[in-house]
Amino acid sequence: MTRLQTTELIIDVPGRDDGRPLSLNIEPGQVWGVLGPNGAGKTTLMHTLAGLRAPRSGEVLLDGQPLLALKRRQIARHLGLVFQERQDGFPATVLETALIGRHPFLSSWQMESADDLALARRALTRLDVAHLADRLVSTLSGGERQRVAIATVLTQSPAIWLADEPTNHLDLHHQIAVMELLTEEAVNGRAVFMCLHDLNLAARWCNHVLLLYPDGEACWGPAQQMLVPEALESLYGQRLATTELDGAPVFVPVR
Ligand SMILES: Nc1ncnc2c1ncn2[C@@H]1O[C@H](COP(=O)(O)OP(=O)(O)OP(=O)(O)O)[C@@H](O)[C@H]1O
Repeated sequence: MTRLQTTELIIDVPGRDDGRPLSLNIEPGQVWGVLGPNGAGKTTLMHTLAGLRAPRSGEVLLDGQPLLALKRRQIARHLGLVFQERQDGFPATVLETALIGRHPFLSSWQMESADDLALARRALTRLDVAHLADRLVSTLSGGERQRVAIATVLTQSPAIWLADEPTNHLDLHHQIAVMELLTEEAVNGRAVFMCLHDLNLAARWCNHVLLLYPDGEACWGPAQQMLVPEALESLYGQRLATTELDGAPVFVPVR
């Protein structure tokens, strides 16, 4: 079982004081929602957890080993990242893009196997983009491109999902489908750590929450303890009305 931990982690947000050090344990079966206003440092945290950006201080540990001491390929065998923004550097089809998820498991110049191809096709079907397999990704709509990005990480099949606003660009049906998929991954023993701007998606699907404030202050814990109106109102500087539906809180902004 793969775990991601941070010990006294300070992410490096330019020009910001250190704030509260993050000591997180991201465990199999957990679905984390990271909430905070624009500029609070959510993407910076995701990139730091993925080892793409050095922390200001503290450490990220993958199964007890410092992330920065591991090779990219080793990291990519355990940890997948759905980026908030992506540039398609060279022309590739949807299927070729999904197959990139298998690269951490292939040696240089090794071709993808029939099993790899089956995994990619299954992931495209799961994300409802199988019919686009032969299309160039540069021709896709924003939501289709987002679903291909998630299908690529599903093809990678990581023990730890880092997802930066995975529901970006998605219509309501596909937002729910992606939240269901990520929950299913957690039920199957994976860990999910995602940034969200939608409080109600977090309230319904996340069992752990990290609140990140623009000054570096932070608090985290079980979702029921974190998703309380006073904390969220101060996080966003926005008054909220709260009700409950099917056992989960529902938050509505008040004008
Ligand atoms: N290379 C950089 N140089 C200067 N400032 C940067 C750089 N990268 C990020 N920042 C700043 O760091 C802060 C945190 O950015 P980050 O993208 O992590 O925020 P976020 O919480 O993901 O925001 P959003 O909700 O808008 O996606 C922002 O104020 C951003 O402008």
